[in-house]
Amino acid sequence: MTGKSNLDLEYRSFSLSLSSPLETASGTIDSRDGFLVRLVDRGEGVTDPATVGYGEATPLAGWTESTADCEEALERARTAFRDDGPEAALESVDRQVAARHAVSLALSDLQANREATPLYRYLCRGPMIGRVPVNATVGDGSPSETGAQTRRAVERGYDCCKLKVGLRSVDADVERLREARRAAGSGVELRLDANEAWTYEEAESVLEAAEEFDVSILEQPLPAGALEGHAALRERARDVKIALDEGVLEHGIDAICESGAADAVVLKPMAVGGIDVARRMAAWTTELELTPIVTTTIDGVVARTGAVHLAASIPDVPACGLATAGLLAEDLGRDPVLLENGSAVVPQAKGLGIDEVWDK
Ligand SMILES: O=C(O)CCC(=O)c1ccccc1C(=O)O
Ligand SMILES: [Mg+2]
Repeated sequence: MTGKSNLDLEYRSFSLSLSSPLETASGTIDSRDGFLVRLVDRGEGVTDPATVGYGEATPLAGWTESTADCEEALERARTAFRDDGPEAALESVDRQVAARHAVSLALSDLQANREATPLYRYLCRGPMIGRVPVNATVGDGSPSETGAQTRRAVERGYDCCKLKVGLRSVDADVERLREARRAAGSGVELRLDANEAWTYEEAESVLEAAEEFDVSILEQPLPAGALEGHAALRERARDVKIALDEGVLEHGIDAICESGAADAVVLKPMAVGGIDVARRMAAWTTELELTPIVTTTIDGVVARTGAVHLAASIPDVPACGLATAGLLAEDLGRDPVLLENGSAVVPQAKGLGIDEVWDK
């Protein structure tokens, strides 16, 4: 798709509050503000749904550009799209990852709609995929709250829970882990995500406890810069795998692979500039024998559903951080993704499978 088009890129702002704030070691998330984007035939209102594409830009401090920079970028994209077409629009937001995410998602949704193909099949041209495994996300809380939240997740069918850690002392987090394991029983996968909170010594002592409580993955225990530190931790680990998240944005996949700093990498479409970019990274990750994990940044339904399609396009993807709809108190529209028994049911309608978000 190059050159002028008959399409208009439009955007409007939104603000979604969380049902209860998500406490992480890099800050509390209590609301998600961003921009809904759509590509639509110029002229009178929405007619043929095959010619609409939706995107979402939901900036998050520390992970993407600011909301103001995102809005400026979308305005640039709107003009570039009108004057020079889709490629120019993408180029105009090349360094604003959330804005680029929105524009590229809207283009992919539109194209998949035109081909009457679900977005994930448009991405991978692969087989039909019914479900992708997902993890429950358990924010910071007291040991008993953590146990109770884990129990609720397991009762709802999740067999993988990711605990946010690193806001309390190491001893307190180990106590939370003990309660989570007690609540979950032995068959449930537990992961920890410290969002860069620890020193090497702290991470080492949590690693010991993580081995004891059969944690599968320790995500970003050290600051993003600490490739060597993560490599050293990974050498000490027996069964626990090391995943990098913030580190992926700082170093890229190649440097992580070369330094031996991780077994798995977290790919957040909103933070890397779109599901197209994330998909290329996932393919390269697999090529380098690292494991890709897809997560949202606690997004609205459009970006979340895009992330579900991305995960569905990755062969044998492990449990992904896509079960974040429940953290929001409100949403942009009807959710086409059913969460059932620890899986996201992948929409099989054309495109994202989203309609009626604009006028809501
Ligand atoms: O992975 C999940 O379970 C949910 C997503 C999540 O944890 C997250 C959400 C917003 C910002 C950062 C992160 C993170 O993985 O560190
Ligand atoms: Mg993380």
